[in-house]
Amino acid sequence: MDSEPILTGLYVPLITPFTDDLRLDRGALARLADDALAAGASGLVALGTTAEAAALTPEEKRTVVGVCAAACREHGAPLIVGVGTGDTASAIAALRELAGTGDAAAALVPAPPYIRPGEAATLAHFTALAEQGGHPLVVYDVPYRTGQTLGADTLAALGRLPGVIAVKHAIGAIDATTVDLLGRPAQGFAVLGGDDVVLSPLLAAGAHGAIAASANVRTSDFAELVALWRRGDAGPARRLGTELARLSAALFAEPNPTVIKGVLHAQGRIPTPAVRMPLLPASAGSVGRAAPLAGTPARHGAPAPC
Ligand SMILES: O=C(O)C1=N[C@H](C(=O)O)C[C@H](O)C1
Repeated sequence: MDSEPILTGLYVPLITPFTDDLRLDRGALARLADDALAAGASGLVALGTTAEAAALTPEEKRTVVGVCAAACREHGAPLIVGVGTGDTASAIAALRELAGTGDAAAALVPAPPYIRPGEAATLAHFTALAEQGGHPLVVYDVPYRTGQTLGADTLAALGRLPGVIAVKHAIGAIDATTVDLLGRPAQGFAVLGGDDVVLSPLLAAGAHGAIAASANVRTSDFAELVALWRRGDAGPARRLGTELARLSAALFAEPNPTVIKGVLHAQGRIPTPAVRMPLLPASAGSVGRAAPLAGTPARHGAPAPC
């Protein structure tokens, strides 16, 4: 009998809110974490690309994980933590450190960015992480960020590794690899959509859930989209999916998470739209086009200052 994957549903990779002088705003982060889980997210992702993890200090990263872990404990929800390093030994060390905290249900790990080690070496890398990291893994397959493409056979082999519980599928499209991946699911292994604009068709094709930055806004609608496709309610799922794809396209009009932060700020949910360099804040035009599609946040009722 097939075992149900551990990670299903919607996981929200939270943005990292900053103050006017670009310090981490812990209180705003705690509110976002609570809001997302209260709105129906299955769990959270800390330190994703959406969190500007590369621009956070080690101490800030620990704070972000601590805040998200506290919210997840409160709601009985799983936390996934991004672990991105360029080499295998550092990744194993980071995974062991994370395992020691007991904070996360899984670590989200991309292929070593920029190195392009090849598919066999990438499989060897994840095999070493699974065997020596002491922590459940979600493989983050995002070739347009890492430079490393993974074919269907490599993905299937990754899915069979003990300790690899999911892949975040973010290859920029739905293609033959996607069809193959979803056509031969390993037991207990989840395929989570990671390209927001094509999330709905990926769920229609059988994905188990999503890690979607767009769900920082309209979280309950994204959770509903996943639920509709999971129970095969195709008509309403298609309509909602089309609407949310327009939102995602607007939110990704400029580098993630700049527009999302602009919208959250316009909604009064974070104190500033500030991002850290090398990102620059999104233009008023992009924020202005995305904001109406993002609606009004349930918790705050109407846009208001934080
Ligand atoms: O941080 C994440 O996790 C995500 N990042 C992607 C990106 O920035 O490219 C988008 C995806 O929705 C989730």
